[in-house]
Amino acid sequence: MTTNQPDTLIEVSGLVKRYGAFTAVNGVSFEVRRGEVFGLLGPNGAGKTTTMEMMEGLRQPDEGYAKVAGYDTRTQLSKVKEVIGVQLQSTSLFDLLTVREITEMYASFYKVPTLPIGPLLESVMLEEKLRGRVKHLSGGQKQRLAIALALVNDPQVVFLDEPTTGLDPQARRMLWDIILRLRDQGKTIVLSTHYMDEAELLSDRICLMDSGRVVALDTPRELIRSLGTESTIEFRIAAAAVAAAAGEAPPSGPAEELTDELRALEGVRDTALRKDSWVLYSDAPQATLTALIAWAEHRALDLAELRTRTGTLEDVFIHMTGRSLREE
Ligand SMILES: Nc1ncnc2c1ncn2[C@@H]1O[C@H](COP(=O)(O)OP(=O)(O)OP(=O)(O)O)[C@@H](O)[C@H]1O
Repeated sequence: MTTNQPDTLIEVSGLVKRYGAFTAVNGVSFEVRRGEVFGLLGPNGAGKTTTMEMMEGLRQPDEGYAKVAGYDTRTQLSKVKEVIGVQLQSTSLFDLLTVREITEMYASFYKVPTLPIGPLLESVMLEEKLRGRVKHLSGGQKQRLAIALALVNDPQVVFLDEPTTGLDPQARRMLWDIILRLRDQGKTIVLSTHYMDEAELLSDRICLMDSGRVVALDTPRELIRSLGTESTIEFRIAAAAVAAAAGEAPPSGPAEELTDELRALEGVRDTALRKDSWVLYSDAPQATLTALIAWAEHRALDLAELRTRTGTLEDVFIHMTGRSLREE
């Protein structure tokens, strides 16, 4: 492994976590480079939080290990704690304390020198709330305070677990700005999210997780490029029309039959069916569109909501797992 390489700050190797008969994390390995935003992206229950907690030393792995700055989280936890900052869920903040009091309390936990409180709170745009009680903060302000508390020991690595879940768009954007600024300052950030827009915007590299495993890991651009297609074409066909088009007794069901035909159209590299929406991944969208329209006419099918767009991380996830990132 490459822990000795200066640009590898975190090494995760063969992590496994079981809860009884259920395996929540099932052999996860990756490296996080110094100074990058490393995104863990996957649907709820993919194992992102459990993986992060093992990286933070908060949960013992059943197999494998995680090392942060060379320190093993199983055996050198006090060293690990000096170099990491962990954003706590805002529900666990002390409501009755003021912003200044809670920040001072967190700073008092550390033996290492901590950051001055004024500039720290300024960096998360909370300087005006210094004397305000935590319980009076909005959801976004609480999340920003949680980030400030994670930064109090000036850590090398900051862990952010779904930092924008439940926030309104403006509060999310403010948090994104803070995260990008931290990266500009040279912090290494491990971020879990189930929002693909957030992962794509913030992450230098993304680890796509599903069912406790890593399904892909690369830069957002390379992940999308790995689809091998520039564009997707989406449309719907009425279910009744699909059944009729497939005839009385289709050999393998109407959807399968149409899939074979759509896959044979010019430029199509792959197809997917999400609920009742068809997705064609195409190298040559213009040729595919022409062929698709001719095919629909020949089949006497109406294509509804026909549109084209460029590939997204959602497409990558569907391509790798056959399932959607979003909850149905
Ligand atoms: N203490 C526990 N006991 C039993 N099962 C658990 C425990 N903690 C987590 N799990 C299960 O392990 C799986 C992975 O959970 P985890 O929280 O790591 O996923 P996640 O990707 O972070 O999802 P979420 O976005 O919901 O937090 C889930 O199915 C969850 O129900």
